[in-house]
Amino acid sequence: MRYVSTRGQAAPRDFESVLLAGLAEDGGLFVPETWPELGAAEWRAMRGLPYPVLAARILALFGAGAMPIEAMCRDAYAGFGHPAVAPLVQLDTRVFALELFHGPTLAFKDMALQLLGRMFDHVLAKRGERVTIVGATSGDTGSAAIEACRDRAAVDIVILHPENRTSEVQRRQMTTVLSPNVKNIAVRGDFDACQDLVKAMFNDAPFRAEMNLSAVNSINWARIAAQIPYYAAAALTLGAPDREVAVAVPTGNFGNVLAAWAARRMGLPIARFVVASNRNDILARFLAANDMSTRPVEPSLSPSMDIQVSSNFERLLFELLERDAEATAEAMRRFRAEGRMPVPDAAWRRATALFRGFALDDAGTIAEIARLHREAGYLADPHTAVGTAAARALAPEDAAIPVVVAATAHPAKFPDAVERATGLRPPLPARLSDLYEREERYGVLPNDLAAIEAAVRAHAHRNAA
Ligand SMILES: Cc1ncc(COP(=O)(O)O)c(C=O)c1O
Ligand SMILES: N[C@@H](CCOP(=O)(O)O)C(=O)O
Repeated sequence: MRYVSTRGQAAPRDFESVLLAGLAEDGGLFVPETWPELGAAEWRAMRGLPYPVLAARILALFGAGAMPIEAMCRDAYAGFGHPAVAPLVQLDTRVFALELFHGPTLAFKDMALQLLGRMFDHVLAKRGERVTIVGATSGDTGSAAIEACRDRAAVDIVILHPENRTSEVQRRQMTTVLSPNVKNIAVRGDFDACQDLVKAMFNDAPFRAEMNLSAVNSINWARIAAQIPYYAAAALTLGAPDREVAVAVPTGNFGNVLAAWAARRMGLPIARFVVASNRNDILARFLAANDMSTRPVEPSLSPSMDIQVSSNFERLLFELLERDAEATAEAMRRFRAEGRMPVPDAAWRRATALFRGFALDDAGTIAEIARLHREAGYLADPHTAVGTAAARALAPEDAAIPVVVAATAHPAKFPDAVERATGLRPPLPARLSDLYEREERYGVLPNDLAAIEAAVRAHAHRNAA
């Protein structure tokens, strides 16, 4: 399996090189040169497999089979707090929560990052290399990446988070990890600024080479690949490939919903993708009226989705433009320059044939958390609640099609919102019960590339010494 860049100017790579490269050298994102597809009989044969085995089989189709992938998957998911790893919980007659938050940091990011940490170790040891990982987080990727990479011999990791724009639990989960290879920086800006800084570091070729940069955000294809298996597991459990399903995904950087789309591309009958946003509704506006134009990022009760520039949309755009890399690069160039992406009508119609957009404000989010608790006895975090509200609003007309909602975070990560809605304050698991007493360590820097690069360099040099 080889990977090509959405902007067409980077040399094709294999899975392991893509894992280490993160972003392509032309600024594009790596995608499979061809999509692996399975027939109905092959999917049926995967029903009932333990999650790590299913994950390994799917990842092998994307080129991860050169690693001991099944052993890595077994190891990565062994510490999850639920024997099914990603259990399906029925909320009403047709809506199911796919709980992706049973990993160590209580959000769906663990599903991929617990595996990526092990992949980095394996590939770096084989090559005798060391990398500096730079990542941007609106709250959850940061802690999951830190947990996956802390104390790993060949990895230094620097995570940028937007100052004062994560929940306190999210911030503490990152900043209380005092391992020498971990550095946290609060950036005076929003998540889009953090993500821009990360991409700017990758696009600074001398710096990228000097630091041997690598990525843990979903710009890294390996992240997306490792998120496909849970959609396959859910669809198979609900009757695929002999029954259609739909998915509703709380969306920010578009990685999670893109992974669901990839599962369809591999042959699973996913009839509809509901893209659920908070008041940062650029994707909903795009899907409703082909209006992909940025507005200032506004803080919300679902801070991990406070994003306007959804990195992975570029991967979908590449497909919507029938893999025209030049057109993709030009659309991305104009989006960056003008804050508005010109998407040809035919491409937009291809998107709307499968995707529906939905946006919910904070009052609606609180009402949905309360409703879920009242009607289903279910405690949902604010991101998941945006997803369940979207599922109810935009489920396919055919009531026989079940809707899988990605339950992306544990309610205890957002106790204030959950308490406001239900009167209940979900406790953190025992292993995190002293989180508020632990020492925090992080720097605060302006939204300035030179300052961030200097901090990354100092961190990497200190650890290499
Ligand atoms: C809890 C939670 N829900 C939803 C999202 C949005 O997911 P994605 O960025 O893959 O669209 C995020 C952040 O990525 C998140 O942390
Ligand atoms: N919501 C994310 C933002 C980064 O998304 P990623 O999937 O590209 O890592 C977060 O919690 O950090």
